Amino acid sequence: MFFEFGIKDAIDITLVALILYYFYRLMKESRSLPVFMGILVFIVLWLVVSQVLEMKLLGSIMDKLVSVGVIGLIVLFQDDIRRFFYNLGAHQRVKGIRRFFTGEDGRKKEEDLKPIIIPIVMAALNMSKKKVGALIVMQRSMPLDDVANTGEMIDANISQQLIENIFFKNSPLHDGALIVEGKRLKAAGCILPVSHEQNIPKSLGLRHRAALGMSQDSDCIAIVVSEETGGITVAIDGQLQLRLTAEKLESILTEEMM
Ligand SMILES: Nc1ncnc2c1ncn2[C@@H]1O[C@H](COP(=O)(O)OP(=O)(O)OP(=O)(O)O)[C@@H](O)[C@H]1O
Repeated sequence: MFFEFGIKDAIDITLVALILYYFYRLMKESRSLPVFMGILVFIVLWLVVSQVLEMKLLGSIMDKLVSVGVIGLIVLFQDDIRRFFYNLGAHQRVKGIRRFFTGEDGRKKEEDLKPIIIPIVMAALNMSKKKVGALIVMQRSMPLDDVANTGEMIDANISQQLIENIFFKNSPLHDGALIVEGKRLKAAGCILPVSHEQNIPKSLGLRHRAALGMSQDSDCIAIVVSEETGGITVAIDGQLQLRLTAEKLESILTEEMM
């Protein structure tokens, strides 16, 4: 028996291969690769049992497991699935399409950003000189309400003094992260998701891991001032940029916030 193999089938196979590859990468990054391999083995077994060997009893048991298993997988991998859809939506091409339909230019003016960026950069510089540890998260398009709710709502104007005050050692809110939303300091003392990435320098502790984790889970910009070294670090899209000068920090924030 011959199959008719057309261009539609080629596209179909390519798409399935791409989806499988994407899931493989996602699982590898989240250290769930053995689970992914286990699922793959199960699917192959299921296809062999029910389609090739046509074993009715075993096939029907496996069919039931597959239908229940989908819900189990959604629960098990909710974070990874969320990240998958987030990455998809945040992709430059998808952003372009969104802008095309909404008519939004999407870019902010540099002058409008200065009152937000300058106090943050100045506070980071001062805290860096004094070796005061700090963790600041600047929200972009993805809301961070769930993270802000873990801390104390402050809803204040952005000011250099207030930021430095929050991270002052004896301040009750110095532990945790400060969330900045638009032109407001939204909440302080917030708990961020910690990254389990293995390829980051051993010298970096939980503060840096929390910044990295937050930047993997959302499109935020996370700024860290190290208590140990005074070094300024930025985490964006799961990437750390270490040992930044105030000028470099300002240029990164301006570029990224625009
Ligand atoms: N999940 C988290 N969310 C928010 N803040 C966190 C989280 N984990 C740790 N922190 C903050 O980081 C501080 C501990 O930092 P730690 O010394 O482990 O990190 P580090 O990356 O080595 O930074 P430093 O260079 O400043 O020492 C905590 O006191 C807390 O304020």
